[in-house]
Order: sequence, then structure tokens, then C-alpha cells
Amino acid sequence: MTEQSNHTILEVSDLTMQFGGIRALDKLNIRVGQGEIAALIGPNGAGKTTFFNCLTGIYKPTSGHLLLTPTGKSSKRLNGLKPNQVTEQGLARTFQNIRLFPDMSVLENVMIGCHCRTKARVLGAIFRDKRTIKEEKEVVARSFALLEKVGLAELANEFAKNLPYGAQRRLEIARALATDPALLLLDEPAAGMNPQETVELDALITEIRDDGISILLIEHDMKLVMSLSDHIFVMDYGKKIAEGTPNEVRNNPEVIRAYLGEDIEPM
Ligand SMILES: Nc1ncnc2c1ncn2[C@@H]1O[C@H](COP(=O)(O)OP(=O)(O)OP(=O)(O)O)[C@@H](O)[C@H]1O
Repeated sequence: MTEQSNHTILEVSDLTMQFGGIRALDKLNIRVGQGEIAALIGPNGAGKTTFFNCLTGIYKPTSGHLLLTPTGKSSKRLNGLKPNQVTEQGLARTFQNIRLFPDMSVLENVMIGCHCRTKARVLGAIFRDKRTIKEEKEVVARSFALLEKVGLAELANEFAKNLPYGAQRRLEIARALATDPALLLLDEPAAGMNPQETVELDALITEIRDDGISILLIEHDMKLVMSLSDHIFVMDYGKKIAEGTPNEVRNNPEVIRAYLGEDIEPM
């Protein structure tokens, strides 16, 4: 896919986030099309993680609009929603610093993601009625299937904390997928991965997109960004300074200037 898709799944307009004297986001406009892999790049401190935190209800933006429209559903304003409510609307994310439950098994970590879509409540869990048992079986089956997708099924019963770093990152992706998202936000998914793990990650992200889930990722590995992305947004000092296809962005003088002096891999 080289051109932006017709259906807009995420529309962000004039998003501003002020922290005291620091304007971390300054009237940011971002549009992600259904079925796209979009990337957000920019030097350290550009505001990328702040943007994800505004989208996912962790920060309350100073101003601006956040609109999510999964295919076949009506548009939903994300402003003012809590993180769990944002997830219920079909937006899932992973974090720059891995946030798994280290003392739970790999399988249990994914099952927790599934529970935002299950119906059983406290009484069902206590009395274990037929419906709850059936639902639990479905959650286990679905969690296994997701572990297979990310290549971790054989480690299902291992403690999450015992997984190598790259595998922990893939487990975070499986847990995010368990929430059944329409749009998946990945915050530096390749951080700490070796070259072989990064190649596998490239294939995994493409496969997730081919399953119909749109992707927006923050990533410093330019080789991965250039190979994966349909569309790239470039930020600097809280503003969008460029956007376009990998080729357009690679040759944009503003982008080259923003990255001067940065310790990044060549594009
Ligand atoms: N909770 C906060 N309170 C005050 N300032 C913050 C807060 N969160 C972020 N900032 C500031 O906002 C700016 C953008 O930071 P942010 O972490 O979003 O950048 P980034 O592009 O994700 O950087 P990196 O690539 O290093 O992760 C920085 O100046 C940062 O210090």
C-alpha cells in the first residue's frame, strides 16, 4: 500500500499538550487510514510518546480533537476517556518500557488482554456457571492462538519475567492484540532487539496489518521504519514538520535538518 487509504480510522486535529512552560505537542494534525502501517518519527523529545499518551487517555490534552472510527462503526471521540475505555473503543498499545506482569505466565498475560471483551462478572467468576466456563475456555484458546501468531506458544507456561527481551516485546504485542483492536499503537517495538529479531518483527507487524488491523508505530530504527511504513509523520519540538511516503520523507530537507547531529542509523 503506497497511498493513504480512503477510510480514516484515526483523525487527530490541532492536538496541543502543555506541561507548564513546555509545549510538548503543538497543534498536531495526524490522519491514519484503515489498513495502513503509519510511523511517527522524530528526534528525542519531539513529543512522540506524549502523543500516544494523549491518544490512550493517560494524558488529558490541553486542546484538540481525537476521533477513532473503526470500519463499520460510528466515530468516537477519545477526548476525556480513561485508558480502559479507549481500549474498549478499539485502540490498543504497547509501551516503550515493557509493562508485563512479570510473575504471571506468558499465557496469563495474554488472557488479561482478552478480558476487556468478556462478559462474565464477579458473580460468574465465583459460582463458575456454564456461561463463565465456556467463556474461559474461549479465552484460553484465543490466547494460545495469539501466542502462536507471535511465536511464543511453546513458552505459554513460562513466567513472563524469564523471557528474553525480544520475546517480551512480542508478548506485549500479543496482549494488545487480545483486546481485539482496530488500531494498534506500538511504542518503539524494535528497541533492544537484535537484527534477526527485528526482521521477524517486520514480518509480524505486516501480518497483523494483513489481518485488517491498522498500525501506528513510534520507532527509531530507520531501516525498519522505511521498510514497513506506508506513511510516515515526522515530528520535531511538538510539531509535525513533514509527512509522506518513505521516499518523500527520506529526501525532505526539513527532515534531514531535524536529524542532523542525532545518533540515528542512516535512512
Ligand atoms: N509528564 C510530563 N511532564 C512534563 N514534561 C513532560 C512530560 N512528559 C513529557 N514531557 C516533555 O515533553 C517533551 C516531549 O517528550 P516525549 O517523551 O513525548 O518525546 P519523545 O519524542 O517520545 O522522545 P523519545 O524519542 O526520547 O522517547 C519533552 O520535553 C519532555 O520532557
